[in-house]
Amino acid sequence: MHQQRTLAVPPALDSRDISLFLDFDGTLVGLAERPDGVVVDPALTALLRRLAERLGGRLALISGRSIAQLDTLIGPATAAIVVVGSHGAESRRPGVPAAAVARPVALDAVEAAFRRAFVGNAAIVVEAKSLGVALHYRGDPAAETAAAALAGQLAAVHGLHVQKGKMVVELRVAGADKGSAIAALMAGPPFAGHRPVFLGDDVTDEAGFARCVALGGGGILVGPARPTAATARLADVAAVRAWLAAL
Ligand SMILES: O=P(O)(O)OC[C@H]1O[C@H](O[C@H]2O[C@H](CO)[C@@H](O)[C@H](O)[C@H]2O)[C@H](O)[C@@H](O)[C@@H]1O
Repeated sequence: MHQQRTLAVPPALDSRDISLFLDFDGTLVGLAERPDGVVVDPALTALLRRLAERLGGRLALISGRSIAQLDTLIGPATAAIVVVGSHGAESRRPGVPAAAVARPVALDAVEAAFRRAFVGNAAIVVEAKSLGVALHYRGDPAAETAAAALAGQLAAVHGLHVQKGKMVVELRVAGADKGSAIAALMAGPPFAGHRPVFLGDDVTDEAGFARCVALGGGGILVGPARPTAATARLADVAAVRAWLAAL
């Protein structure tokens, strides 16, 4: 269990010293009412391109989204960046196609069960992804208990992992998380030999913070203070953008 500590704003870091790992929703872009409501502005794509160059390729997006979703939302800028999707279960390096990961057929049954359970409730969003299905209740917070119970039942039946997040519960393939994805990248070039730093806002990011700390680096929590394995904190997406621009 993490403790709640007072975390300072991180100092400006020297880009030559670090390998940088960035969460997407809530870190690089603000949260929207619905998953497809997120907007990536040209300033962000320009920032990502600059960072990839300045860091000599030691930049990775580490997201709960699928790689396909990130490509659609961010556009061609993802081609120059390592992209890890599906909470660590899929990964792609620049110029190399992502290794194929089998999509459990059970995810189709999960998607159907989610839709059936909330049919007629337009405030609930079912998001089908490459290696998971998310049930979003941001539009109807009262549905949280029912959503969590259903996800728990389906996870037990199908052997899937329950991933909680901000106003969302998701069933996804087990066996990887953001921490294991960062560790795998840190084991080889160009990331190895530099301090890993991970920025993220959600509970799925805690595994990434913990792994970066274990590897001699740090985690930067984005948003309000809470119990966390992170070692520093930035208030919001605007503060993240300013901190990244100063690297
Ligand atoms: O790891 P991340 O890159 O932060 O992705 C985590 C989840 O982000 C998305 O959901 C969240 O953002 C939505 C859009 O702002 C918001 O409506 C929702 O309430 C948030 O939970 C995405 O839709 C999920 O698939 C990701 O797992």
